[in-house]
Parts: sequence; C-alpha cells; structure tokens
Amino acid sequence: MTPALDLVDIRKTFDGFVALDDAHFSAYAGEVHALLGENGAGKSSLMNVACGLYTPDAGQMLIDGAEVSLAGPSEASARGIGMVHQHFKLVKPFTVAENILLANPRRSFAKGIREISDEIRRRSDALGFNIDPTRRVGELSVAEQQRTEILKVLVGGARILILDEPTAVLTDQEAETLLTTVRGIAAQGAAIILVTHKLADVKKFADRVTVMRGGKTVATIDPSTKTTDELTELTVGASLPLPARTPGHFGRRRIEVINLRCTRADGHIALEDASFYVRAGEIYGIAGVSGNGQSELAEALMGVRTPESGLIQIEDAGEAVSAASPARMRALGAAFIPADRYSYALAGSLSITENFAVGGVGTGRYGSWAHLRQSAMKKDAEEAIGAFDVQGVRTLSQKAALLSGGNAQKLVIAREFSRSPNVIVAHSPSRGLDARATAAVHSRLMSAREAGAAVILISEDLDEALALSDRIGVMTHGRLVAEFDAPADRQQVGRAMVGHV
Ligand SMILES: Nc1ncnc2c1ncn2[C@@H]1O[C@H](COP(=O)(O)OP(=O)(O)OP(=O)(O)O)[C@@H](O)[C@H]1O
Repeated sequence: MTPALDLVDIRKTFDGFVALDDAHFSAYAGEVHALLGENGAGKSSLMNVACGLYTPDAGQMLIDGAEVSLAGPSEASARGIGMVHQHFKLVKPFTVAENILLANPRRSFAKGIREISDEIRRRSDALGFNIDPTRRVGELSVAEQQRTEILKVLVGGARILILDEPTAVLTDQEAETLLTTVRGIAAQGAAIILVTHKLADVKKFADRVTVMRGGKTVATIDPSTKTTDELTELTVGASLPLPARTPGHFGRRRIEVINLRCTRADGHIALEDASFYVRAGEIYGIAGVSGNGQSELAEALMGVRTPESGLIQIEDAGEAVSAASPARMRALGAAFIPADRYSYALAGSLSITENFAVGGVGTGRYGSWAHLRQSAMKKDAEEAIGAFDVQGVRTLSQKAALLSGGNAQKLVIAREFSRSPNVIVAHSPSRGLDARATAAVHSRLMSAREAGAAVILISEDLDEALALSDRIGVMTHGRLVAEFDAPADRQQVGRAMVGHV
C-alpha cells in the first residue's frame, strides 16, 4: 500500500539550529498514527512541513506516492492536508461560521454563510461537538475553539488530518468521545496524525506510533506491543510518577470567592453564585467538563474579566478585589498560569528576557521604566530558564513565539513561580507538557503548597486534579455543584461533572 503522506529525510534549520535532522514519517489512509516526543523534539516542526507552513532545507514529501513541493498552506489544504494547531488560528471577534468561511474561501464563498452554517451544524451534530455557528469565537471556551478548528479543516475537505495535541484541554469523557470520533473518520478512509503527550490515548486509539527525539525519528512501532512505562521511557527516559502526597498543613483562608457571577457577551450566564475559599498551604482543585465556566472563573481571578457581582477577597489585602486589574492582583502576591498562554501570559513578539522580566519591572527590581537594568533582567531570566529546564533557547533575545509550545509554557511557569507567590491560579498548567515537564510542574505546585501558598488548580485533567488537590470543587453550568475532600473518589467526581450529584 502507498502511504497517503510520506515524509522522507526531512531537514529543517532555523539560523543554524537543527530542528529536524533527517526525520521521516508516513501515514496510511485508514490509520491513526500518533507522533510522540518530548517538548522541543520537533513534532510541530515536522507537521508544519507537512502542512506547507515550513519549507524543508532537504528531504522529500510524497502524497499518495507522488512527490510534491508545497508552495504554502493553501496548497497543502487543496491537496487534502488539514492541520489543527496546538495554538488556535481563529479570529476571535468573528463567528464560528465566519472563521470557517475565511479558512475555506474556495468552497464557502460559492456556498454562502447560510449553507456553511448548515454544514457546520450537521457535522457538529454528527461529531457530538455542540458548536453553534453563530457564536463569536472570542466567547468560546478553549475546548470549543478546538472543536471549531477541527470543523474548519473537515469542512475544507481534509483527508490527511493532523491534530496537534487535540485532547490536551479535554476531560476524559470528551477526549474519549473525540478520539472515538477521530477513529471513525479514519475508518472512512482518512489518515489521522495525532501529535500528543498522552500515552494512554496512544495505546488506546493509535494503530502506530512514531517517536521523535532531538529532531530525529527514533522508532515507529505498534503501541500495543509496549506498556505505558515503556513508551514513556522511549520518549523522555525513565518514567516519572506523580509526587507523593504529604499531609496538608492548612492556615487561614487566603483567598475567598463569594457569589461570583459573570455573563458572557451573548447573554449566557457563565458563572453563577460561585463561592469557595482556599487556605494557605492548600490546593483547591476545580474539575469540570470544559466550557462550564472555568475560563470565566480563571479570567475573573486574573483580573481580566469584571464580574457582574460577587467578591474576590485576598487575605491581608484589606479590600475586596473583584474588579482589580491584573497588576493589582500581582501586587497582592498572586501568580497566574493561564490555559491560553499566548493570549494572557506571553507576548510572542517580545524576547524571552522581556517576557520573563515583565512581572518584576513594576517592583523596581530592574530599575525604572526609563532606565531598565538589562543585565539584571538577563541574569534572572537565564537562572530561571536553567532552573525550569526551558529548552530551545538559543539566545535570550530570541522571540518567545519561537519556543516550542511546551517550552513556552515552561517559561510562563518559571516567571510565575520565581516570584514566590502566596496565591497561585493555575488553569490546565500541564497542557502540552511532556511527562518530565508535567512532573516538574506538579512538584512545583506541591512545593508552593508546602511553602504556604493557596493554589487554585483549574484542570480538565481529572487525574491531575485528583492527585494534587486537597479539596475538589466540581463546576457544571457555571455553578460549583459539589465539593470533595481528598482522597476523592474518581467515579463520584466524574458523576458530579456530568451533572449527577
Ligand atoms: N519558526 C521557528 N524559528 C526558530 N526556531 C523554531 C521555529 N519553530 C520551531 N523552532 C524550534 O525547533 C525546535 C523544535 O520545536 P517544535 O515546536 O517542533 O517541538 P515539539 O516537539 O512540537 O515540542 P512541544 O511538545 O513543546 O510542542 C524547538 O527548539 C523550537 O524552538
């Protein structure tokens, strides 16, 4: 059989840095082929070659056995290659239908917005996506935006579908549904490439897996022949368990959220009467199917969304801070790890040093705004990058946007933890991280808890929430419907997440 997509000896360098070193990869129609590798291994770069975003320095690309040289992403799309990127490429003020129109001009202009909206509804229903084509993308949760991206490439007629970490933001149930759907799409003749860090998904849903390390392909195997530990070892070395739970020593209530209410721009109530507190030395997990108010809660806590009513109180602040700016929240000792790091945590066009030091500028640590002490900024950034193992940093003046997804997240985490915060709001903090980096983030959260910080962990990964949290609140439809003390029963929490309390 001829592969639908065949990448042979692909080499790609960036300013002399070798990101892909004779990498190879092939995918057949009808298969789900997973691509594994640690953060910075070259997975996204290889797939960016496949979808016409990067031109390789050397190597061959074949579609259905015929060599092609893609002029750009639109040629890739015309040849049936569709990629859903880790960081979405949607226009937030536009509706779902407008975004899909924009991405598929040749198909959709002939059809018009009404027909495209009908097609989106039909496909969305068939896939169980529940996406309304008339909603603005900026009002959608991260998971809903991802479903929109998948619909976008399917409407575009993709038959070689590249999904870059599609389950990173989904709950078990959502991930299971999505991957089952994806298997169905493969069974109908598409080649599915699944870039992921989730080994359980690879074992359950992939027919083959290719592992990359340092820009090279190290193996292509049948995942059912390996255990999860063996796959981890092949990817990042020895497997790393979650940190052992130490008994909690809880202090006073450090942050309290009282009757918070937020309404989305479309009039939907996103948060209703949300109330909870977190004590010093405690991790409070918020579990829930994404799109149930978690993003709005995180935004309100970060100070980027003004609640309609309710309070957020931080101990010792002497004031309720429900409408405080992010700067004020930070001045009160809060640190933020948002789910959407490129919208809220990093300025991609600024350098690594600038992104790292920005939080400290207001404190006077780096001199005044007019006379910034660049050397001190660089020194701190360099130390943090070493301590947090941010890889792929060629120079500190390199733009943050050029880091791989996982390493960009590590940069955010390095900056936020370096301030010894007393309140931490972490939303899907291990999203896109490989096993080693995930373990490092988990142990950082545990150490912050031991140092007396109050941690709010909003996570769509139930295992992560269960392993780390001292108490877990479950959100559905914008309300906290149940609360469990550790050790919480997985089944019970799962039932509460789908509305059976
Ligand atoms: N446009 C670019 N310019 C400069 N360097 C780049 C560019 N794209 C990727 N790189 C570098 O190439 C290396 C491989 O990155 P890539 O994004 O392919 O890794 P990845 O395996 O997808 O990682 P992750 O799991 O973190 O997403 C990284 O060191 C990254 O910084």
